[in-house]
Parts: sequence; C-alpha cells; structure tokens
Amino acid sequence: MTTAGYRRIIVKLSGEALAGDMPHGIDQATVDRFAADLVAARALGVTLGVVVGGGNLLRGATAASHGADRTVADVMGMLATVMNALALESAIERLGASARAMSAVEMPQVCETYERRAARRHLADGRIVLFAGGTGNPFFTTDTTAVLRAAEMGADAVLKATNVDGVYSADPKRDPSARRYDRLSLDEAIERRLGVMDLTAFSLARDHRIPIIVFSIREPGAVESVLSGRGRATIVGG
Ligand SMILES: Nc1ncnc2c1ncn2[C@@H]1O[C@H](COP(=O)(O)OP(=O)(O)OP(=O)(O)O)[C@@H](O)[C@H]1O
Ligand SMILES: O=c1ccn([C@@H]2O[C@H](COP(=O)(O)O)[C@@H](O)[C@H]2O)c(=O)[nH]1
Repeated sequence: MTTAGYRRIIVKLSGEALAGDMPHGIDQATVDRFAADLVAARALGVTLGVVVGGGNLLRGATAASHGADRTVADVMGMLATVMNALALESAIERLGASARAMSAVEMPQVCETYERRAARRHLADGRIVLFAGGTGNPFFTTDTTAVLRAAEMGADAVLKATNVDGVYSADPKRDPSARRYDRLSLDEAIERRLGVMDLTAFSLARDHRIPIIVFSIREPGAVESVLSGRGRATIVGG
C-alpha cells in the first residue's frame, strides 16, 4: 500500500514544531501554516483527526528530571496540548473550515470533553477533530494518544508530522551516520527500539495493525503531499 490510499487518518502533529524558530512557545505564523496544511489535506476528501503534542511548552519527563512531581508535570503537559489544540482550532476556523477541539481532561468552559461517539459524529460531519489533553492519564505520550484515537476512530493510519524526514537506524540529530528507512515493519521498529516514537505507541499500533507514516512538517503542504503519495516519508507497518 502507498500512502495515497488512506481515507481516514489521525495526524500526530509535533508540539515542538509549533514553536517555529523559537526555542519554546507558540509561533502564530507556524500555527497558521499548519492549519492551512490540515485544511488542504481535508479538502482531498480525507476524514481527519489531529493529536497535537506539547513539546513546545512542557514535557512531563523533562520537568520531572528537573525535580517536579512526575504526575503533576504530566498533567501540566496535557494542559499544554490543550493550548496547542485551541490555537489550531481557531486558526482552522479562521480559514473557513470546521474544527472541534475535544479534551480528554474535562474543562467544559474551554472545549468539548472527548467522547468517542461524539468524536465520530464530528468526523462524519466533516469537521477536523483536534484530540486534546492526551489520553487524560499521566505516564503516556501524545504518540500513544494518536494511535489510541486512530484505533477508536477506525483510522487507516497515523501520520506523524514531525521535525525529521523519516525513521532512521538511530536518532539522526545525534548520529550523523544513521541510515534512513523508506519502509520497515512495526516489529522491526520495536525490536530495534527506534526512538522516533515510544514503545507503547508502536506496540498499540502493532496490536491494531495501524501503519505509522513518519515525515517532516517543515515544508508547506507536507500532509497533502504524503496523502497524495508524493511526499518523502517512512512507512512503518502497513
Ligand atoms: N530512530 C530515529 N529516527 C528518527 N528520529 C528519531 C529516532 N530516534 C529518535 N528520534 C528523534 O525523535 C524526534 C521526533 O519524535 P518526538 O516525539 O520527540 O518529536 P515530536 O513529535 O516533535 O514531539 P512533541 O509532539 O512532543 O513535541 C526527532 O526529533 C528525532 O530527533
Ligand atoms: O496521555 C498523555 C499525553 C501526554 N501527557 C503529558 O503531556 C506531555 C506532552 O506530550 P508529548 O507527547 O510529550 O508532546 C507529555 O510529555 C506528558 O507529560 C500525558 O501525561 N499523558
């Protein structure tokens, strides 16, 4: 299967990338560009859910390594993902498309609470659903959330839009000799402990036979390119 066959997808959008050229925070121009990418992908007729990370604001494990309580830090990380999802929701709606942020952590004054059937209805109605607040539980990541929501929504694939152009034999930021894969199995990704996603996410994807497509979000139109089968990406599983 090529990446062109997917009709229902979950995009895992890097939180870190939302900072643009800044070390941290939310860069509005980058939010607007990612929103335009998502709207263009939706215009291909693809049913689209998005899980956004929080690495531009706070990662629980990092905060804990500096002395914070891990469970509190993880809650803060989940709140960071809500901020990112709200920024994207607003940017998508300003482009004239319909979007709905749904948080796994209840905050009714802020956005809808995640509920599986309601989310499926929003998708069926053509809305881009922004799954915020991670799984709602500490000790997980938004990569795992993306695979979980993909399984719940009956998605064909998870598109991991990040700051590297695929999966390598080692972290390419640390090892310049790392070799890039065009394709590999989920078993191989797990056995080789490839750090582009956590093991929980890869294992859940293997259990539910959900392929993960890893590609760089740096180029405008990246999501649409991957969905059209043109973009540079690594296909894991599938
Ligand atoms: N084998 C590997 N192949 C590719 N990238 C890898 C590998 N091992 C580690 N990485 C790192 O994984 C990172 C992408 O995963 P990560 O989940 O940290 O990013 P993200 O999606 O931008 O995160 P967040 O959403 O939390 O901001 C890359 O920046 C890359 O440096
Ligand atoms: O289910 C989840 C998802 C996320 N978290 C916390 O949020 C941050 C940000 O998510 P990233 O995937 O790292 O971008 C994460 O580091 C956790 O602290 C969580 O607790 N549970």
